[in-house]
Amino acid sequence: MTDSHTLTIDRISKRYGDVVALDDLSFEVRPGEIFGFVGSNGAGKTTTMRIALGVLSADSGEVRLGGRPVDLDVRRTIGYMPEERGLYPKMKVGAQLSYLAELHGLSRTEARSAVTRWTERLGIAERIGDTVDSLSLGNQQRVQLAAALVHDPAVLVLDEPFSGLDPVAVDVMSDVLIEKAKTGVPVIFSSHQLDLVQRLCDRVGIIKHGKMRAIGTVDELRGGESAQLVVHAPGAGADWAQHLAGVSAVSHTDGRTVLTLEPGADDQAILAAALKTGPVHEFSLHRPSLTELFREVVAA
Ligand SMILES: Nc1ncnc2c1ncn2[C@@H]1O[C@H](COP(=O)(O)OP(=O)(O)OP(=O)(O)O)[C@@H](O)[C@H]1O
Repeated sequence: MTDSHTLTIDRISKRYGDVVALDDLSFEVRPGEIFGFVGSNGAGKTTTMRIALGVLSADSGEVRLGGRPVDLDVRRTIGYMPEERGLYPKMKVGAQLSYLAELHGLSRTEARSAVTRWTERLGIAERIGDTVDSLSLGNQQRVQLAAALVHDPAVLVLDEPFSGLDPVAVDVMSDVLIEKAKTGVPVIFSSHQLDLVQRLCDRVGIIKHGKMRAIGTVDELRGGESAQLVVHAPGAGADWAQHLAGVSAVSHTDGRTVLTLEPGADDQAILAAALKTGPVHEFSLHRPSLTELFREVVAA
């Protein structure tokens, strides 16, 4: 797959009456990347994903896949998992998935083999003859993911695919997303499980009030943040670190020093300085987690 499969959200805006759901929002999901789309409740994630799929129209702006505006043909190449889930409760799992695969253009034989492959992969093969509403919510969600995958989509757009899953199902879902991304498919999913997003995603976008407030790898998002270094050197005096290069603040209690580092500070030089004072029992760098970055962006 080539760059022609980039998903481009280009300056989309959407209002519901007086509510501005999306405000000139732009970003890209590149081929082969897993993009985590995060934001508070009501920030605009579902609205963006619905517009990306073409089930909701934007007031202005455009969504393109591989440079091509999302029309009916392009829509058939998108694997979508809606937040509200969209399965027929009384239809059997296998029949439903085959039907959806055929709707997306697969022959009956292709559809059957795709259904077998994905239900096995997602651990629901033995439920193929059961109606959807007889399954637990987590298993319904696995069926929903199978529905997004059976037609071998060129892009995956998943609205909160991990919510309500047990840890084993989270692992299965994660593996499938990684596997699909490795084949060059752009994958975007929304989630409030930020530890999972941090672990899984190549890049993350934080949306607030319909605008993208921060975007990049977790390391890039940390770029503007100062790291903190905790040093436990019981023999050190209170002022051992006062004049070290790259240190912007120091607090010292009972031999334990917390240093705030400027970007690019040389932590090894600081370790050498600490060792000059005697033994060092702890030397640990604390970098903000995605959850901490998220809180800062949302509070700003
Ligand atoms: N059909 C609708 N009619 C009116 N307002 C709507 C409608 N759908 C969404 N909104 C509003 O648009 C804004 C964005 O909602 P959206 O569902 O896209 O947010 P979200 O980020 O997906 O939230 P959550 O994390 O809670 O799922 C919110 O203020 C919401 O109340």
